Order: sequence, then structure tokens, then C-alpha cells
Amino acid sequence: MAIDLAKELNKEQFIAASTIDGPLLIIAGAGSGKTRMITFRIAHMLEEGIPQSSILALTFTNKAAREMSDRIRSLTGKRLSNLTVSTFHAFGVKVLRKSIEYLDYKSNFSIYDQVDKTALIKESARGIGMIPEDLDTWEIANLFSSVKTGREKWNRENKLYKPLFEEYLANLHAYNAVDFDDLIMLPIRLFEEFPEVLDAYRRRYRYIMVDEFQDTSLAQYHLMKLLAKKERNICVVGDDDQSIYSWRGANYQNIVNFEKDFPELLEIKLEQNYRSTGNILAAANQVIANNKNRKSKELWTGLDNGRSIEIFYPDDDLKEAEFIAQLIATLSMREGYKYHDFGVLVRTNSLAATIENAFLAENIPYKVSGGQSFFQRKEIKDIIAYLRVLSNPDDDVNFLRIINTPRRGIGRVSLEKLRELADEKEWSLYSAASAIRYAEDAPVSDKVKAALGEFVTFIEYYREQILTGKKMADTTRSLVDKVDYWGYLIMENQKNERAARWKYKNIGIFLDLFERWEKDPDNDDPNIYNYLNRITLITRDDDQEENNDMVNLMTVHASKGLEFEIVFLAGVEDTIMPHARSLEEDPDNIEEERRLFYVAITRAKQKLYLTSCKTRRVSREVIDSSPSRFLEEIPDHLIEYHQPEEEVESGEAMDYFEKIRAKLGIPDKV
Ligand SMILES: Nc1ncnc2c1ncn2[C@@H]1O[C@H](COP(=O)(O)OP(=O)(O)OP(=O)(O)O)[C@@H](O)[C@H]1O
Ligand SMILES: [Mg+2]
Repeated sequence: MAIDLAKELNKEQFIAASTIDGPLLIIAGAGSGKTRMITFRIAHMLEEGIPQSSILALTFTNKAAREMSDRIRSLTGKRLSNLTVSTFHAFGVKVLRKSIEYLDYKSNFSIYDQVDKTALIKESARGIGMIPEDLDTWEIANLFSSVKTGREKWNRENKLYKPLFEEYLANLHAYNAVDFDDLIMLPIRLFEEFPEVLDAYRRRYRYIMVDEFQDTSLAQYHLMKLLAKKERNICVVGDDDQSIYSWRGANYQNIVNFEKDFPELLEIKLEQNYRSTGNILAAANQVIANNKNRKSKELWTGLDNGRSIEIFYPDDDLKEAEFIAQLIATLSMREGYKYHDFGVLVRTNSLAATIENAFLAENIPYKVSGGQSFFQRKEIKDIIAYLRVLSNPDDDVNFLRIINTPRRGIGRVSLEKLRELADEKEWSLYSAASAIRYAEDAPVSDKVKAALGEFVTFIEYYREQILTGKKMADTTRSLVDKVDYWGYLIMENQKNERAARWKYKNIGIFLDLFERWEKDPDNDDPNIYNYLNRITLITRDDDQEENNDMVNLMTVHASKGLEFEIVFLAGVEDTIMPHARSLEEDPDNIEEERRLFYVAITRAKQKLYLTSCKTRRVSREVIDSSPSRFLEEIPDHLIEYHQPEEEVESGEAMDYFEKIRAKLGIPDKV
């Protein structure tokens, strides 16, 4: 069925979606249909006969990428086996899987996440005689990332870590592993050093689109530009007012760069907001106008003014959480809202716990984005580490993770001996273990030698099984059994069987997911490498069940691009939002905090509730809290206040908060 672009889109959106050649820049405010326009644009291109394989669409999260593909699939009714809609990182993996051999890696490379990375930093520190326990490896991991992506240079303060960095790089390469930064930086290197490779990719991806362009890092921009420079069919969409990742190198400077690099571009403005009612939009417009550093733009909406924005001042964070939970319960009962119509947003993860508690107390189903990912749990990472070693035995970090998990009686000293042998011969630990098996003069005791031998035989056996790509989940199930992971869990949890059972159940869930992926008819190439890539890039937002009727509790950062009928923003207090950090440092930071506030309020379609506590517990202490300065930037006439003064004026003993509850018809808690 043909898509009627002119009917589905407004005039500006239509121009943007139907102009498929040449560079296009669309900087437009929240809810103006940028993401929707891109999906229509791609569907339209496919209808015009452009092959799927020529299109590359890059977005910010896996979730957004998935939603976009689903949308295009339903618009076109086509199976999308050759269309690339992904995050920058997933795209990097795709390129590297195919072409990393040019850069002297093997194509079965491992991808290290932050946890693996810190483990490798420790390992590298040991290697050059630094004491790992003295290092803040998390901090150092961030420094390495900044250096790698060119955000930071070696200077007098940080150069202390330069030898460690070099050791880290050497190890990473020796283990045939890459870190997240490499997923962007190595494709750049590949393209710059091998023009013929770049040429091939340019011929393939002739049409490129980038959503959330304002949060593209300098390195990502560079990669994108390399690909687009020749054909120049590149469409970027974003909103400078929603740039909220400058701390990790995202830089809306890129908008300026884009204008410089593609001077012939067509710029299109989208000014109609389809998401929010008039009052919410007016508040958003007013607030963001206080930022100096921005392209000026004003959104309008065809929708009614809608209801006022309500601000509440609960006594403390417990009351705040209780209030949110009870109001959600009431609204869903009386006004027919579904749980998934509610978005509850917080500035930092630490604020979510109290609210979760209140949801539990009220029996409100909810899901949290921004917590620990299922795939980051220790028990899951252990099993993944086995899969990684099976697919890439040179991966020393994962070798070390599993060599004694479960216990095999191979101690620190034996591992050091193994390390020495490996270093001397320039082998991986696994190769060293494998050689020791038959060695006459093994540097370890006979007992350890036997244990290592058994381990290597075990890995060899399962490696063969898993590489066939048949029944991989079954193979993994048998592996879990064989190493007696259950026995290990019981031991590790000090005979707390409940905890052990819970973890074991997680592994069951993991295996079921694996099997489902393996058997998915849409899955063209179910092999272990593809599986590992996929789960390494999964972030906490992706592994939750979709389409369930649950309240969405998340950080403002995680809410980017989403929308909800009703939004609660909790903790709208100075030192939380704006964050304390931003109040001291560079004045630009307050603008970033304001953008964050803008992102939060523009998620709301019909109704916005803001809460600001009078006191708040911060690590067991109760501190006074004051309302966020941003609240004053919302014009009074848009707001219905539930002022703390009310209780004083009325002269009644009843807490103002109780009155609000009475007014809303929320029953007292028994
Ligand atoms: N022309 C249109 N007709 C009807 N609805 C539209 C139109 N354009 C956008 N919408 C609706 O407006 C809402 C916002 O659209 P979308 O999420 O694409 O905006 P956005 O600009 O990407 O927002 P954000 O900046 O928050 O990412 C969606 O519910 C979308 O379906
Ligand atoms: Mg969007």
C-alpha cells in the first residue's frame, strides 16, 4: 500500500521526508515530529525503489532503533533484512566484524564493557608494577576514554597514567579485544588508512540519517562525515535545546560543523509541536528561552491549553513518593489511564529507590530504565564470559574471569606463573595453559597442571560445539550444568539457597532469551559472534519486557525521545535539578541542567506534575531542600500551586498535603 506522505505529514515535514538527495539539516524543538518524519522518509525511500542496503539510519539507543524499524516495517509491510537502523556503536561493530582484519585484529574479537575494562586496567597495572588496589580504575577508565576519543590530551596531571594506558592498549590488542571507544575510533582508522575500504562503504551506504544529532560526539560526527562526504545524501535531525550529554563528549558544536562541512545544505524548521498541550508547551518555551547559548526557535501547538501544570511541595521524599504512587493509582482507577501512560522522571538513579518502594506498597506495576542491566548481573556475565572464551580463546580478561569460576583450585601464584610463560612466549593465557598440559617441565604443580588440562579440554570440546552454530542455547545449558554452576552459587551465597535459586533462575531466563534469538525466523545468521555482539551492546533500557502495562520510572537522560500522557518530575529542587555540581563550576553547566529540565517537561502530552520536597534524606541525614530555580521560570498563570503557605493561611492543623489528598479523593492510608 502506498504511503501518502502529504496526508501524513505537515508541509515542512513533507519537504524533509521527500527530499532525499543532498544534505539536510533539521533543528527543531521537542515533539515536532523529527523522529516520526525520519521513519516516513525511510519508508518513502524504500517505496521509491532505493535498496534497503543503501540506507543507514543512526539513533541514540537500541530501543529507539528498534522502534524505528518496527514503524518502517509496518508502514511498508516489508521484511527488513538489509536495512541498517542502529546506534553508532552497533554500526561500528558491524563494520569491524567485516573489516577489522585490515587493522591486524581477528574478526572474532571481544568487546569489553566498562566492567571488563576496569578488570583489564587492574591486570595491566599489575603488569607494569603498579598496585591495582591504589587506583581508582573507574576514573582511569574515563580518562582513557577521553584520551582515546581526543577529548583530553596528556598533561602534567594525568601523564602519570600514560604508561598504564600504553600497557592497556597493548593488552587489549593482544587479547584480540576492543573497548566501546574502539567501536567508533577503529572504523575511523580503518576508513582513513584504507581509502579503498572507505570507498566500498561509501558505495554501499548512499543515504545516511542521524536522529538526536545534538548528542552526537565529535568522533561519531567524524565517522559519519567520512561516510557521507562523497555522496552527500545526509540528513541530520536534532534539537540543540535537548543536548544533555556534553559531559561525555557530545557536542552540539557539531551542528555548526555540519553547516561548515555541507554548506549547500537545505535547512528545514519544524515548528509545530504535536505532543503537548498549550500550557505545557508554553512552560517549556519560557524556560528554555533563558538559555543564551541556543538557536532561537518557538514551538506552537494546535492542541488546547489543557490543564495547568501542578506543583507540589511535600514534606519529605517519603511523602513525595507516596503522593506520586497514590495519584497514579487514583488516576488510573478514576480516569481510565493505563499504567504505561505515566512517566515518572528523576534526575539521578538514587532518587528512584524511594519511589519504587511506594509503588510496591501501592501495588503499582512499574519498570525502571536506568538501573543495572539484566546482562550486567554477575551470574549472567559469568556465563557470557564462558561464551566469549569459547568464541575467542585469546581473551585473557574473560579467561581470568572463568578460570576459577567455579573454583578449580588454580591459585594466584599459579596464574602468575602462567602469565610469565605467556609473556615470555607472547601467547595468550589460554595458549599457555594449553601448552602446559603436555609440558615436562611445567612451572606449576601437578595438581594445577591437571586442572588446567581439564579446563582446556573442556573449552576445546564446547568451542567445537558452539562454533557449529547449532543449538547454541542447548550447548550453553549443558555447559552450565557441566561446570556445576549451581553448586558454585550455593557455595558463593553461603548456603543461602533462596539467593542462589534466584540467580540460577536468571540464568534460565538468559538461556531462554538466547534460544528465542537463535530460533527467530527473522534471524539470518544465528552464530555465536552475532549473539555476543548483540548482548554486549544491550543497555539497561533494552532488556525489559516491552508492551507491558507498567509505569515507566526512569532518569531524565533515559527519557530522551519518549513521550507519556502524564509526566511526574520528582525532586525539582536546587542541588538536584540543577545539580549541585553545576552550581559551582562553569556557568555553561547551568544551561545544560536547564536543557535537562526542558527535556523532562517536554515528555508530557496532557499533564505535568512537579514535586519539590521541603526536606530530603541524603545518606541517612535529613537536609532542608529548596525549590529549583527553574520553577520560577515557568509563568505563574500556567501553574496551579499547592503552596506550603496554604497550611499557614488556613490556620488549620491539617497538613496541606492531607488536604490535597482529600481534594483528589485519595483515601488515607490505613
Ligand atoms: N504530522 C503529524 N501528524 C500527527 N501526529 C504527528 C505529526 N508529527 C508528529 N506527530 C506526533 O507527535 C509526537 C512527537 O513526534 P516525535 O516523537 O517524532 O517528535 P520529535 O521531534 O522526535 O521529539 P523529540 O525531540 O522529543 O525526540 C508523536 O506522538 C508523533 O506521532
Ligand atoms: Mg525524537
